[in-house]
Amino acid sequence: MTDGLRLVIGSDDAGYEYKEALKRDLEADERVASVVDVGVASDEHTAYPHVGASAARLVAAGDADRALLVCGTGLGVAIAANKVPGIRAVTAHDSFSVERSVLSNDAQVLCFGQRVVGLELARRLAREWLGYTFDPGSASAPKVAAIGEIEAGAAGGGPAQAAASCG
Ligand SMILES: O=C[C@H](O)[C@H](O)COP(=O)(O)O
Repeated sequence: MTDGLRLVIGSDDAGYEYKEALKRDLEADERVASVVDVGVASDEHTAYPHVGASAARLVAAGDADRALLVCGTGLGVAIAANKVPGIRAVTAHDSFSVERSVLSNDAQVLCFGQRVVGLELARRLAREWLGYTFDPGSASAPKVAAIGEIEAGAAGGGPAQAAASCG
């Protein structure tokens, strides 16, 4: 990533305060090229599945590199984002999991729960998250590819053939 990360940020109303704080941090970070806010606005009450899917679609379409999502728990937005083909979304509230979400899982979407994690920890985790880049030559790459094969198999209605290639 030479030109900076193109990010999407979003939340439901239960994650709005953290979304706004994290957006300010991301916009001020020199590693970030752009931040697209898919909502909610302060007077908006869009439910988490719609926000999660909207953000994930931008990533899946190649219009953004990653998304950072917030809801009450970080669970609902992750579940919704993961329904978008090609998206690997995780909820993580600790440093090691955030690291591995990128380095092991090549997850493009990180989700926080405003009712779960303190704001300062969430801000720190977001800063750390920006510093990780998945290595497509790593031993983790075939496992991530297997996730895609499972998804493709499910979409085709047939059995996935991923197990044999997943060490
Ligand atoms: O996962 C869902 C989120 O935590 C959401 O913000 C709250 O959902 P609820 O109102 O259905 O509990």
